[in-house]
Amino acid sequence: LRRPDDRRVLGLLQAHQKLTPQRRNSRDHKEACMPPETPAFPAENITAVFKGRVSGFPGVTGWVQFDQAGYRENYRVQGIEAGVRSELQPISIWSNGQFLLTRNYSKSRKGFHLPFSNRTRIVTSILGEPFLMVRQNSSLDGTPLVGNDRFVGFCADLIKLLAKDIGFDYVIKPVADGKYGDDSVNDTWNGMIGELYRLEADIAVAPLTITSKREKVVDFSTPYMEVGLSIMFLKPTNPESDQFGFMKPLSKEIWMCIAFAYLGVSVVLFVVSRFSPYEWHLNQESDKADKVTNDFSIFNSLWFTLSAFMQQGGDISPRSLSGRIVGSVWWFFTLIIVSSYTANLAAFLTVERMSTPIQSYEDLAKQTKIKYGVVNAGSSKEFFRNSSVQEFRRMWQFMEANPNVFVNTVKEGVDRVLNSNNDYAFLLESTMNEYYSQENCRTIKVGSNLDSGRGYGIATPSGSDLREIINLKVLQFKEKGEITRLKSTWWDASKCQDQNQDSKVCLLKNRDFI
Ligand SMILES: N[C@@H](CCC(=O)O)C(=O)O
Repeated sequence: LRRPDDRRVLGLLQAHQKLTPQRRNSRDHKEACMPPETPAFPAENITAVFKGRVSGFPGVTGWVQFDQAGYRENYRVQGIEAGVRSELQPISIWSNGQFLLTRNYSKSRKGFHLPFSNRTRIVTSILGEPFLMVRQNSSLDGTPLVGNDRFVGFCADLIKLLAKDIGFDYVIKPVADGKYGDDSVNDTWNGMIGELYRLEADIAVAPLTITSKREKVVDFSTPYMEVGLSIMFLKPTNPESDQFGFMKPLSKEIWMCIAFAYLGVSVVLFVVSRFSPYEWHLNQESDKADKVTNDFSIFNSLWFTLSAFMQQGGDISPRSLSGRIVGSVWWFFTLIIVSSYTANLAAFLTVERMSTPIQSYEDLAKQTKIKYGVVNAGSSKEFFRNSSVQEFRRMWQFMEANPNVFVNTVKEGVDRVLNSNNDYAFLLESTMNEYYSQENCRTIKVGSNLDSGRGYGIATPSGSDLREIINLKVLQFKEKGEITRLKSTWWDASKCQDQNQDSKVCLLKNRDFI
């Protein structure tokens, strides 16, 4: 650690300039706000007290002292002397023994936020339907739109509500690099999280998933929307009607086996009847009287087995015990086959038969023919990267081995599914999956969600004066049903209804029956 070049410390110091002198100098305030775990610190120069997040040392607390020139002078984190700076979070900053400010902190958090400032806030967000979209001209009279009016969507409405309720001005600035935010490259945060971390934005209102890693560098409100990771795939189209449709209830192999069994049993019956003396009898017909005959010629044997298979019963039947044994085994066999065929046929006729080649993520994980991917720099990628579930690990290995499956934006992923030849599945959050399925009517959400408990939160830089109030407002909006109302204006489930009705996805599979 050479310099306090941690932008967050500088940012917090800048914010300190806006504090009132009384508050800044208040000794009482210092005592009241001192977090309980804060260790003793030298009361000279500028000192930042850190809540450490050091891998392998969770929750350590320590302090860093800087001299006037900004160089580190003294530094201690519970006996760990070096190499920990990057993961430390400032929790309070002191100057010459005076408390300056602190980030909101544990139990006494409510006492620690900065006084509310009425400057114009920079709201970062990400372009993507239906959360934030750009409109150049008014839909009413075609006049060119400027400023925040250019943005429409769920997030544009949500920030409008928040700003009106809390009382602050804002400008919406879509994130410069078009990313949600991760720190996979050089441990540097990009996307919206990066902008908040570098204090380039004051608040992120976007479909931003709350994750433990992000929570270490920014503050999140309680989730305003619950989501889960889901699979998007092309909707199966109506199968062409064909004249051999009646064969479909049983697979080709089964039909082949039946044909062979039919021929085999007929031959066996014929042979058995030849050998058994009981099958031979005196001919009844007058002109061939007293001639010993046998009804089970090869032709008659074939006829007998066929009529039994068709459930018709024939005009001849075996007399010998051996012939009857062969016959009854065949009857029992036909009973099973015909019952299965009838049941399957009924299912085929009542439900239009359409199914996707994959029904769940397990199906995806098992195969490699259908490729699948997630959006770059997002929480879904992080989810797979860190998962300890065997299937997800396998899926991650597959994706890592085929980097071309990753996409840069959700829209790009959706387009890839639409243009795929049933060979690409996109893993995205259920909110967006549902939205696009309703919009284009050509994709569907396959199976249930891969995880649960995910949520979108409104993020602010650590220690922001907006944190508490935004949290409170989000809770209020949820309680009052504002979020539900907003959601129903942007997600319109009725759009594809006509198509949905005649495309019920039947999860029955041929092999389930036989
Ligand atoms: N909501 C995600 C992005 C979308 C995704 O990863 O599927 C995030 O905050 O990173």
